[in-house]
Amino acid sequence: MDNQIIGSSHGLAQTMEQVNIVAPSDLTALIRGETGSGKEVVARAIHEQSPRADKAFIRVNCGAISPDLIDSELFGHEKGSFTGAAGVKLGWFERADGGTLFLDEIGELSLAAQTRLLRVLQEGTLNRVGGEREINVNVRIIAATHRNLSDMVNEKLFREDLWYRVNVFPIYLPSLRERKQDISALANHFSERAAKKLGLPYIAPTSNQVTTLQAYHWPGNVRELQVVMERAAILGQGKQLDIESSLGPSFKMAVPSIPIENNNEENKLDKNVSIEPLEKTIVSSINNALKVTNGKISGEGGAASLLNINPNTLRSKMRKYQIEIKYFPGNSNLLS
Ligand SMILES: Nc1ncnc2c1ncn2[C@@H]1O[C@H](COP(=O)(O)OP(=O)(O)OP(=O)(O)O)[C@@H](O)[C@H]1O
Repeated sequence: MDNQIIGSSHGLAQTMEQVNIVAPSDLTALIRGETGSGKEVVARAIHEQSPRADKAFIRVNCGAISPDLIDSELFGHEKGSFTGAAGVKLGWFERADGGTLFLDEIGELSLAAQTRLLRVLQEGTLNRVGGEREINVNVRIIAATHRNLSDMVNEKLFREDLWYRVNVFPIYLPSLRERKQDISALANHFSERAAKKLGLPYIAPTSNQVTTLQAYHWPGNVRELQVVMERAAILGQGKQLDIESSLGPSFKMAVPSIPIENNNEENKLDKNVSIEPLEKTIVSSINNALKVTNGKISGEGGAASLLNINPNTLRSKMRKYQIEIKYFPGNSNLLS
Protein backbone atom coordinates (compact mmCIF):
# COMPACT_ATOMS: atom_id res chain seq x y z
CA MET A 1 0.00 0.00 0.00
CA ASP A 2 1.12 3.52 -0.81
CA ASN A 3 1.26 5.30 2.54
CA GLN A 4 2.03 8.81 1.34
CA ILE A 5 -0.26 11.36 3.02
CA ILE A 6 -0.86 14.23 0.63
CA GLY A 7 -1.65 17.57 2.24
CA SER A 8 0.12 16.84 5.52
CA SER A 9 1.82 20.22 5.44
CA HIS A 10 -1.19 22.11 4.03
CA GLY A 11 -4.87 21.26 4.56
CA LEU A 12 -4.08 18.41 6.92
CA ALA A 13 -1.40 20.25 8.90
CA GLN A 14 -3.50 20.54 12.06
CA THR A 15 -4.70 16.98 11.82
CA MET A 16 -1.13 15.71 11.40
CA GLU A 17 -0.01 17.76 14.40
CA GLN A 18 -2.57 15.87 16.46
CA VAL A 19 -1.41 12.59 14.95
CA ASN A 20 2.17 13.39 16.01
CA ILE A 21 1.05 14.21 19.54
CA VAL A 22 -1.09 11.13 20.12
CA ALA A 23 0.93 8.50 18.21
CA PRO A 24 3.69 7.77 20.77
CA SER A 25 1.17 7.33 23.60
CA ASP A 26 -1.26 4.48 24.10
CA LEU A 27 -4.26 6.82 24.20
CA THR A 28 -7.46 5.92 22.38
CA ALA A 29 -7.98 8.23 19.41
CA LEU A 30 -11.33 8.99 17.82
CA ILE A 31 -11.13 10.22 14.23
CA ARG A 32 -14.15 12.10 12.95
CA GLY A 33 -14.58 12.86 9.28
CA GLU A 34 -16.83 12.37 6.31
CA THR A 35 -16.88 9.21 4.23
CA GLY A 36 -13.78 8.87 2.08
CA SER A 37 -11.92 11.73 3.77
CA GLY A 38 -8.97 9.54 4.78
CA LYS A 39 -9.81 8.28 8.28
CA GLU A 40 -8.10 4.95 7.70
CA VAL A 41 -5.04 6.73 6.30
CA VAL A 42 -4.84 8.77 9.52
CA ALA A 43 -5.39 5.70 11.72
CA ARG A 44 -2.54 3.89 9.96
CA ALA A 45 -0.29 6.93 10.36
CA ILE A 46 -0.92 6.90 14.12
CA HIS A 47 -0.10 3.18 14.28
CA GLU A 48 3.01 3.53 12.15
CA GLN A 49 4.39 6.32 14.33
CA SER A 50 3.63 4.42 17.53
CA PRO A 51 5.83 1.98 19.47
CA ARG A 52 3.44 -0.73 18.21
CA ALA A 53 4.39 -0.12 14.57
CA ASP A 54 5.96 -3.55 14.11
CA LYS A 55 2.85 -5.30 15.49
CA ALA A 56 -0.52 -5.88 13.85
CA PHE A 57 -2.87 -3.17 12.64
CA ILE A 58 -6.32 -4.73 12.39
CA ARG A 59 -9.16 -2.80 10.78
CA VAL A 60 -12.71 -3.88 11.43
CA ASN A 61 -15.74 -2.38 9.78
CA CYS A 62 -18.21 -2.15 12.65
CA GLY A 63 -21.07 -1.60 10.22
CA ALA A 64 -20.56 -4.98 8.58
CA ILE A 65 -20.91 -7.28 11.58
CA SER A 66 -23.92 -9.48 11.89
CA PRO A 67 -25.48 -9.03 15.37
CA ASP A 68 -25.59 -12.83 15.79
CA LEU A 69 -21.86 -13.14 15.36
CA ILE A 70 -20.70 -10.22 17.46
CA ASP A 71 -19.32 -12.32 20.35
CA SER A 72 -17.44 -14.61 18.01
CA GLU A 73 -16.09 -11.62 16.03
CA LEU A 74 -14.92 -9.76 19.13
CA PHE A 75 -13.66 -12.60 21.28
CA GLY A 76 -13.23 -15.51 18.87
CA HIS A 77 -14.50 -19.00 19.58
CA GLU A 78 -13.30 -22.45 20.57
CA LYS A 79 -13.67 -25.45 18.28
CA GLY A 80 -17.19 -26.89 18.40
CA SER A 81 -18.57 -24.05 20.53
CA PHE A 82 -21.55 -23.76 18.18
CA THR A 83 -22.78 -25.42 15.01
CA GLY A 84 -20.38 -24.46 12.25
CA ALA A 85 -17.45 -23.64 14.58
CA ALA A 86 -15.11 -26.13 12.94
CA GLY A 87 -11.90 -24.82 14.49
CA VAL A 88 -10.55 -22.25 16.91
CA LYS A 89 -11.08 -18.71 15.67
CA LEU A 90 -9.30 -15.67 17.05
CA GLY A 91 -11.42 -12.56 17.54
CA TRP A 92 -10.42 -8.99 16.74
CA PHE A 93 -8.79 -8.38 20.09
CA GLU A 94 -6.57 -11.43 20.01
CA ARG A 95 -5.57 -10.77 16.41
CA ALA A 96 -4.57 -7.22 17.30
CA ASP A 97 -2.81 -8.21 20.54
CA GLY A 98 0.27 -6.05 21.06
CA GLY A 99 -0.79 -3.83 18.17
CA THR A 100 -3.65 -1.55 17.16
CA LEU A 101 -7.32 -2.31 16.62
CA PHE A 102 -8.99 0.18 14.26
CA LEU A 103 -12.74 0.26 14.85
CA ASP A 104 -13.99 1.88 11.67
CA GLU A 105 -17.52 3.31 11.72
CA ILE A 106 -17.90 2.65 15.45
CA GLY A 107 -21.23 4.54 15.39
CA GLU A 108 -22.76 1.64 13.44
CA LEU A 109 -22.34 -0.87 16.30
CA SER A 110 -25.61 -2.12 17.74
CA LEU A 111 -26.25 -1.32 21.40
CA ALA A 112 -25.68 -4.99 22.28
CA ALA A 113 -22.30 -4.93 20.53
CA GLN A 114 -21.41 -1.68 22.31
CA THR A 115 -22.01 -3.38 25.66
CA ARG A 116 -19.69 -6.29 24.75
CA LEU A 117 -17.02 -3.91 23.48
CA LEU A 118 -17.18 -1.80 26.62
CA ARG A 119 -16.65 -4.88 28.79
CA VAL A 120 -13.43 -5.89 27.09
CA LEU A 121 -12.16 -2.29 27.04
CA GLN A 122 -12.79 -1.97 30.77
CA GLU A 123 -11.46 -5.35 31.83
CA GLY A 124 -8.68 -5.93 29.31
CA THR A 125 -9.57 -9.62 29.38
CA LEU A 126 -11.87 -11.81 27.35
CA ASN A 127 -13.20 -15.34 27.06
CA ARG A 128 -13.54 -16.96 23.66
CA VAL A 129 -17.07 -18.20 22.96
CA GLY A 130 -17.21 -21.72 24.42
CA GLY A 131 -13.90 -21.15 26.27
CA GLU A 132 -13.20 -21.38 30.01
CA ARG A 133 -9.87 -19.57 30.09
CA GLU A 134 -9.61 -15.83 30.63
CA ILE A 135 -7.26 -14.28 28.07
CA ASN A 136 -5.40 -11.02 28.65
CA VAL A 137 -5.14 -8.68 25.70
CA ASN A 138 -3.06 -5.56 25.19
CA VAL A 139 -4.57 -3.55 22.37
CA ARG A 140 -4.48 0.11 21.43
CA ILE A 141 -7.83 1.34 20.13
CA ILE A 142 -8.32 3.85 17.33
CA ALA A 143 -11.94 4.46 16.38
CA ALA A 144 -13.47 6.40 13.50
CA THR A 145 -16.89 7.63 12.55
CA HIS A 146 -18.63 9.91 10.08
CA ARG A 147 -21.40 10.46 12.62
CA ASN A 148 -21.74 12.89 15.49
CA LEU A 149 -21.42 10.46 18.40
CA SER A 150 -22.33 13.00 21.06
CA ASP A 151 -25.68 13.55 19.28
CA MET A 152 -26.07 9.78 19.20
CA VAL A 153 -25.43 9.68 22.95
CA ASN A 154 -28.20 12.27 23.46
CA GLU A 155 -30.51 10.19 21.30
CA LYS A 156 -29.57 7.06 23.32
CA LEU A 157 -28.17 5.38 20.22
CA PHE A 158 -24.64 5.28 21.58
CA ARG A 159 -23.69 4.33 25.14
CA GLU A 160 -22.42 7.29 27.11
CA ASP A 161 -19.86 5.19 29.03
CA LEU A 162 -18.43 3.84 25.76
CA TRP A 163 -18.35 7.36 24.34
CA TYR A 164 -16.12 8.50 27.23
CA ARG A 165 -13.85 5.52 26.64
CA VAL A 166 -13.35 6.19 22.94
CA ASN A 167 -13.42 9.97 22.87
CA VAL A 168 -10.15 10.29 24.80
CA PHE A 169 -8.23 12.07 22.04
CA PRO A 170 -10.56 13.35 19.31
CA ILE A 171 -9.09 14.15 15.90
CA TYR A 172 -11.08 16.07 13.32
CA LEU A 173 -10.41 15.29 9.69
CA PRO A 174 -11.64 18.09 7.41
CA SER A 175 -13.64 17.20 4.33
CA LEU A 176 -12.00 17.77 0.94
CA ARG A 177 -14.11 20.86 0.23
CA GLU A 178 -12.75 22.39 3.45
CA ARG A 179 -9.17 21.97 2.17
CA LYS A 180 -9.30 22.80 -1.49
CA GLN A 181 -5.63 23.78 -1.38
CA ASP A 182 -4.81 20.04 -1.30
CA ILE A 183 -6.77 19.22 -4.47
CA SER A 184 -3.95 20.04 -6.88
CA ALA A 185 -1.40 17.77 -5.15
CA LEU A 186 -3.95 15.00 -4.63
CA ALA A 187 -5.08 15.15 -8.28
CA ASN A 188 -1.44 14.90 -9.40
CA HIS A 189 -0.80 12.00 -7.07
CA PHE A 190 -3.86 10.05 -8.23
CA SER A 191 -3.16 10.84 -11.87
CA GLU A 192 0.34 9.40 -11.49
CA ARG A 193 -1.01 6.30 -9.74
CA ALA A 194 -3.72 5.80 -12.38
CA ALA A 195 -1.15 6.09 -15.19
CA LYS A 196 1.02 3.42 -13.53
CA LYS A 197 -1.91 1.13 -12.91
CA LEU A 198 -3.33 1.47 -16.42
CA GLY A 199 0.03 1.46 -18.24
CA LEU A 200 -0.60 4.94 -19.66
CA PRO A 201 1.77 7.94 -19.76
CA TYR A 202 1.48 10.22 -16.74
CA ILE A 203 -0.26 13.52 -17.49
CA ALA A 204 -0.46 16.28 -14.90
CA PRO A 205 -3.75 18.17 -14.60
CA THR A 206 -3.57 21.70 -16.05
CA SER A 207 -4.21 24.71 -13.84
CA ASN A 208 -7.64 25.17 -15.48
CA GLN A 209 -8.47 21.58 -14.70
CA VAL A 210 -7.41 22.08 -11.08
CA THR A 211 -9.74 25.10 -10.92
CA THR A 212 -12.57 22.91 -12.25
CA LEU A 213 -11.81 20.26 -9.65
CA GLN A 214 -11.78 22.90 -6.92
CA ALA A 215 -15.24 24.12 -7.98
CA TYR A 216 -16.79 20.72 -7.26
CA HIS A 217 -18.12 19.94 -3.77
CA TRP A 218 -16.72 16.37 -3.38
CA PRO A 219 -19.39 14.56 -1.37
CA GLY A 220 -17.26 11.39 -1.61
CA ASN A 221 -14.12 13.31 -0.59
CA VAL A 222 -10.63 11.99 -1.43
CA ARG A 223 -11.94 8.58 -2.52
CA GLU A 224 -14.17 10.28 -5.10
CA LEU A 225 -11.27 12.40 -6.38
CA GLN A 226 -9.21 9.23 -6.78
CA VAL A 227 -11.98 7.65 -8.89
CA VAL A 228 -12.48 10.81 -10.96
CA MET A 229 -8.76 10.97 -11.79
CA GLU A 230 -8.65 7.31 -12.76
CA ARG A 231 -11.70 7.71 -14.99
CA ALA A 232 -10.19 10.89 -16.52
CA ALA A 233 -7.06 8.90 -17.41
CA ILE A 234 -9.10 6.08 -18.98
CA LEU A 235 -11.33 8.47 -20.94
CA GLY A 236 -8.34 10.54 -22.12
CA GLN A 237 -6.60 7.37 -23.39
CA GLY A 238 -3.09 8.58 -22.61
CA LYS A 239 -3.46 11.75 -24.71
CA GLN A 240 -5.06 13.97 -22.10
CA LEU A 241 -6.88 13.86 -18.78
CA ASP A 242 -10.57 14.08 -19.60
CA ILE A 243 -11.65 15.63 -16.32
CA GLU A 244 -14.80 17.33 -17.66
CA SER A 245 -16.28 14.04 -18.90
CA SER A 246 -15.04 12.22 -15.86
CA LEU A 247 -16.84 14.62 -13.53
CA GLY A 248 -19.71 14.46 -16.02
CA PRO A 249 -23.22 14.52 -14.64
CA SER A 250 -22.07 14.66 -11.02
CA PHE A 251 -20.38 17.98 -11.71
CA LYS A 252 -23.42 19.41 -13.48
CA MET A 253 -25.68 18.17 -10.73
CA ALA A 254 -23.37 19.78 -8.20
CA VAL A 255 -24.54 23.30 -8.94
CA PRO A 256 -27.61 23.35 -6.72
CA SER A 257 -27.74 27.00 -5.77
CA ILE A 258 -29.64 28.34 -8.78
CA PRO A 259 -32.62 30.25 -7.44
CA ILE A 260 -35.76 28.89 -9.10
CA GLU A 261 -37.98 31.86 -8.42
CA ASN A 262 -36.15 35.10 -8.18
CA ASN A 263 -37.23 38.51 -9.32
CA ASN A 264 -33.92 40.09 -8.61
CA GLU A 265 -32.36 40.99 -12.01
CA GLU A 266 -28.80 40.17 -10.92
CA ASN A 267 -29.67 36.64 -9.79
CA LYS A 268 -31.96 35.63 -12.62
CA LEU A 269 -31.86 31.97 -13.59
CA ASP A 270 -29.74 31.38 -16.68
CA LYS A 271 -32.38 30.02 -19.07
CA ASN A 272 -29.62 28.43 -21.20
CA VAL A 273 -28.68 25.95 -18.48
CA SER A 274 -29.65 22.52 -19.81
CA ILE A 275 -31.39 20.41 -17.20
CA GLU A 276 -32.15 16.80 -17.97
CA PRO A 277 -34.45 14.48 -16.04
CA LEU A 278 -32.41 12.91 -13.25
CA GLU A 279 -33.25 9.36 -14.37
CA LYS A 280 -31.85 10.06 -17.84
CA THR A 281 -28.62 11.34 -16.33
CA ILE A 282 -28.31 8.28 -14.11
CA VAL A 283 -28.91 5.90 -17.02
CA SER A 284 -26.39 7.63 -19.26
CA SER A 285 -23.82 7.71 -16.45
CA ILE A 286 -24.22 3.95 -15.89
CA ASN A 287 -24.07 3.23 -19.61
CA ASN A 288 -20.89 5.30 -19.98
CA ALA A 289 -19.23 3.50 -17.08
CA LEU A 290 -20.19 0.09 -18.51
CA LYS A 291 -18.83 1.08 -21.89
CA VAL A 292 -15.52 2.16 -20.40
CA THR A 293 -15.20 -1.10 -18.43
CA ASN A 294 -16.55 -3.34 -21.19
CA GLY A 295 -19.43 -4.36 -18.97
CA LYS A 296 -17.34 -5.23 -15.92
CA ILE A 297 -19.40 -4.33 -12.86
CA SER A 298 -17.44 -5.11 -9.72
CA GLY A 299 -13.82 -5.28 -8.59
CA GLU A 300 -10.88 -3.09 -9.48
CA GLY A 301 -11.54 -1.01 -12.61
CA GLY A 302 -15.21 -2.10 -12.62
CA ALA A 303 -18.14 0.21 -13.35
CA ALA A 304 -19.21 0.32 -9.70
CA SER A 305 -15.82 1.62 -8.65
CA LEU A 306 -15.84 4.23 -11.45
CA LEU A 307 -19.26 5.40 -10.34
CA ASN A 308 -18.17 5.31 -6.71
CA ILE A 309 -21.08 3.09 -5.65
CA ASN A 310 -21.43 -0.41 -4.28
CA PRO A 311 -21.63 -3.14 -7.00
CA ASN A 312 -24.96 -4.35 -5.56
CA THR A 313 -26.37 -0.82 -5.76
CA LEU A 314 -25.24 -0.68 -9.38
CA ARG A 315 -26.84 -4.04 -10.16
CA SER A 316 -30.12 -2.93 -8.60
CA LYS A 317 -30.07 0.34 -10.55
CA MET A 318 -29.39 -1.64 -13.74
CA ARG A 319 -32.39 -3.79 -13.00
CA LYS A 320 -34.51 -0.76 -12.15
CA TYR A 321 -33.62 1.07 -15.36
CA GLN A 322 -33.48 -2.15 -17.41
CA ILE A 323 -29.90 -1.64 -18.51
CA GLU A 324 -28.83 -4.89 -20.11
CA ILE A 325 -25.33 -6.22 -19.66
CA LYS A 326 -25.48 -8.04 -22.99
CA TYR A 327 -24.96 -4.72 -24.76
CA PHE A 328 -21.40 -4.80 -23.57
CA PRO A 329 -19.60 -7.63 -25.36
CA GLY A 330 -16.59 -9.32 -23.88
CA ASN A 331 -18.10 -9.25 -20.43
CA SER A 332 -18.21 -12.28 -18.19
CA ASN A 333 -19.55 -10.47 -15.16
CA LEU A 334 -23.20 -11.37 -14.89
CA LEU A 335 -25.92 -9.07 -13.74
CA SER A 336 -27.10 -11.14 -10.81
N1 LIG B 1 -4.32 12.62 2.37
C1 LIG B 1 -4.33 11.59 1.54
N2 LIG B 1 -3.28 11.34 0.73
C2 LIG B 1 -3.30 10.30 -0.15
N3 LIG B 1 -4.32 9.45 -0.28
C3 LIG B 1 -5.39 9.64 0.51
C4 LIG B 1 -5.45 10.71 1.45
N4 LIG B 1 -6.64 10.66 2.09
C5 LIG B 1 -7.30 9.61 1.58
N5 LIG B 1 -6.56 8.99 0.63
C6 LIG B 1 -6.99 7.82 -0.18
O1 LIG B 1 -8.40 7.97 -0.38
C7 LIG B 1 -9.07 6.72 -0.21
C8 LIG B 1 -10.09 6.84 0.92
O2 LIG B 1 -9.39 6.98 2.16
P1 LIG B 1 -9.83 6.20 3.48
O3 LIG B 1 -10.24 4.79 3.17
O4 LIG B 1 -8.75 6.38 4.50
O5 LIG B 1 -11.12 7.05 3.87
P2 LIG B 1 -12.13 6.80 5.06
O6 LIG B 1 -12.49 8.15 5.61
O7 LIG B 1 -11.55 5.79 6.02
O8 LIG B 1 -13.35 6.17 4.27
P3 LIG B 1 -14.68 5.47 4.89
O9 LIG B 1 -15.46 6.56 5.55
O10 LIG B 1 -15.38 4.92 3.69
O11 LIG B 1 -14.22 4.39 5.85
C9 LIG B 1 -7.98 5.68 0.04
O12 LIG B 1 -7.66 5.06 -1.18
C10 LIG B 1 -6.82 6.50 0.55
O13 LIG B 1 -5.59 5.88 0.26
